[in-house]
Amino acid sequence: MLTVTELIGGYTKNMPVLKNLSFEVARGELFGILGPNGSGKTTLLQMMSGILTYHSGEILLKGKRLQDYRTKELARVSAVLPQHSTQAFSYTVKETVSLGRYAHQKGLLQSWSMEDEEVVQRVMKQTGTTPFQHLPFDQLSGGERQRVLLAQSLAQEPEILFLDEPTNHLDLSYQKELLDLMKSWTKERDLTVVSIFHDLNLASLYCDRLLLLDKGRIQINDKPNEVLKRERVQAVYQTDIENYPHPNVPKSQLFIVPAHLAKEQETLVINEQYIEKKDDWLALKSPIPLKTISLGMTEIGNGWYQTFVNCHNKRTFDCSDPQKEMIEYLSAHGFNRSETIGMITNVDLKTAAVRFYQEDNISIFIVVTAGKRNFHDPHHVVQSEKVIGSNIHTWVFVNGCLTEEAFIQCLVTATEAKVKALYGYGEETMTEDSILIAASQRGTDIRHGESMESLRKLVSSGVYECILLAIQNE
Ligand SMILES: Nc1ncnc2c1ncn2[C@@H]1O[C@H](COP(=O)(O)OP(=O)(O)OP(=O)(O)O)[C@@H](O)[C@H]1O
Repeated sequence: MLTVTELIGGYTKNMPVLKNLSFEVARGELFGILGPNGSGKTTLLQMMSGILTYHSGEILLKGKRLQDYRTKELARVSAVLPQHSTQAFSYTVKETVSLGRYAHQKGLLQSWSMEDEEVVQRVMKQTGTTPFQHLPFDQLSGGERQRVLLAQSLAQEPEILFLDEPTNHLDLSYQKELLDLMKSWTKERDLTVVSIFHDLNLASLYCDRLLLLDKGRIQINDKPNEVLKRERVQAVYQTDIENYPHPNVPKSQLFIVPAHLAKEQETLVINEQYIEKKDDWLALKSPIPLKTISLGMTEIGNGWYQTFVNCHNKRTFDCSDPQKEMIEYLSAHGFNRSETIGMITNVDLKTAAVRFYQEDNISIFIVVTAGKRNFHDPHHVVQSEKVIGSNIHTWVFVNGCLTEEAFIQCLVTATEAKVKALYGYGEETMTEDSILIAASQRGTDIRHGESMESLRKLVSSGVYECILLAIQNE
């Protein structure tokens, strides 16, 4: 659809902004342009849409050189949604949108056809601008104006649409709506969309391909997950970021770390001093939220939690809806629901194994309760009196900064250690067991190599020892 070859250009001959760019955009692609401020994104977009001329190189649109298009012909093929737009005259919203039909009007009188009216009505509906179609454009909010201008571009019925930060003024729901609409038009109508993005996460979610500009040159032109690698983005944008997969779709998402939070890095050692025991519960109350992965009764999965509670089931739980009961229990005992992970055990909490382990600059703190099956399991009530080693809760607190890989490694190692400890205690399914790994995310970086190996050894021997100890206590 669009071919850019050895493009050089800018605002003065001797100082080009764009330095030899070559790339192609296929029909029906949603193509994102990224880059830091001043890297040349708008300049490139303006050259591709015919607004700015260039010094050398070539831009082909549908195989024809851009400069060979006549104005009206170009407007039937491409439309532009600029970053900022002002109107010289005060038009109503509908009049503004109708201007997009100019390139399609025929004859000397440029008469308004049924088709023009239908298109305008349809694009106003699609962009949610119908309700204020009779209002003057300049009385609208920034986000409303943006949607009207998008409607105007769509009314042009272009084959390629150039967008300069289209979500700039839009609230969350309109950002999603606009990009969902663009995506569906690329799929259903073969519309080609070339768009500048400052929001790298939106670009990652919606674009088929991304072109990353750095000081007027192409840093990379590839699939979003390849372009948005942590080291690359850090180098180009000159700032620290972290990247994680989106929870529901296979796309990378990037996170900045605010300076004021990054600085709060006084080392913290989670150990026995943070344990609080009452008759029917045992809690670890951390002074800061800990990054946690958990298979507990509440808050299964990933998150940041400050309080970890293991409560003794004294037959007060009827267990028809254990999760709901747990939540009620936590609230009734003054635990902050959103910061707490809760579990139920049927063992006396005095039997808990609580140990601290350290090697070099890595330390972990382990809490294990090991008991019989919970009372709510109807199939095992009788046998449970004799079964040892079921209903085991294993908590591993790591005083260090773990990567995702290190979390998984801890989880696997702790599970292996548990299986090893239970070897010889008979065949147990362990369906009621739970495990959590929580890390302070301060102090020693545990990514891979030696530090990971030390951590693995500590977790392996610590969990093994604590489970045996808890079983003996019980
Ligand atoms: N009209 C102009 N006259 C002269 N120089 C300009 C003009 N517009 C932009 N520039 C310069 O060209 C360079 C690239 O600007 P451009 O607007 O293309 O960057 P950008 O990547 O879109 O930046 P931003 O993210 O801030 O919108 C900048 O150094 C800028 O100062």
